[in-house]
Amino acid sequence: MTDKVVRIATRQSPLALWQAEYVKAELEKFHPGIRVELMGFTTKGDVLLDSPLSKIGGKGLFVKELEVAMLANEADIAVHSMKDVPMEFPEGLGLAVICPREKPTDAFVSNHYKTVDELPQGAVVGTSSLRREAQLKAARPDLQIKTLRGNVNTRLRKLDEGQYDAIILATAGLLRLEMADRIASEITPEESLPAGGQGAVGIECRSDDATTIELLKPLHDQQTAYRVTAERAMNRRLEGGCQVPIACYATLNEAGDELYLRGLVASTDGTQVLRDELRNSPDNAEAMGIELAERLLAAGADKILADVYQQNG
Ligand SMILES: NCc1[nH]cc(CCC(=O)O)c1CC(=O)O
Repeated sequence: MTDKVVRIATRQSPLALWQAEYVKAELEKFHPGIRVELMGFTTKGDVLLDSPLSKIGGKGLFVKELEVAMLANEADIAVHSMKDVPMEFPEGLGLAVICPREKPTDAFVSNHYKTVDELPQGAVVGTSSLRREAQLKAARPDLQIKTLRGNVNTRLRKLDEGQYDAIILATAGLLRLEMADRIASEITPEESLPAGGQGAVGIECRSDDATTIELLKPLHDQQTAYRVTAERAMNRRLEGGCQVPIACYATLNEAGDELYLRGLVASTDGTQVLRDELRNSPDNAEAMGIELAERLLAAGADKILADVYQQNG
């Protein structure tokens, strides 16, 4: 039993609320009697819904307001999709735990077609992720990629209105919102390598809040942490987030003693795609991410990314 109140700062999109409610339920499960409150915030990323993410740029578009609240002691924790969390945390805040990962893949969503291969010549596909765009264009240069923003429900509505032949969304988001029936097919990591951290939920809190950190401990999943650590280390070394055509994905073997990390850097038009991979002990997760990034940079990723950053101002 504990009389501690944990205040969760959360965005108010259905997916953000699902994640906050999930953490609330887990905390209540592990600590009977605990009080957990949700506090809703609106972030810059929620307001600027019509601009392509790559243009409004700025890392941490979805997390800054939540961090301000925690630093002001108006909230205790923030629950994030690890894909959207910047590599560096503000002074005084840090990632306390990483929860078990949902499926990390991208999902192909369409009312008429089952797979990317089935799409007719010149079909219109909705996504605002340069990572997804680059990999789609590499496989199918004929496809037209059209911007798609908004929360999951908005994106599905735009598909249903006929603005797109298909859209690409994270499988994890659809599963969490109980919309598995909208997934026409899951795109394999070979076809579209996921974004670092995709499908994983992390919890941020004040670094000196020992009470909260202790309460969060049972929510941690070390296997997910190894995988996401390697992925984020690669992203950090490449200075990329969700808004550049960088993909990385790590898996652990069954014995849990070998981490397999794959990375990709592409030009947005998909004409250049660099891939590399590494296998090593999960204890070296961080070093693996850095090494893979350096190998990609040496193979020409530095030039590709410089061009992308220039295009996006
Ligand atoms: N960029 C927005 C975002 N951040 C996390 C998810 C999905 C859930 C997750 O990856 O945990 C999504 C939506 C999407 O990419 O379709």
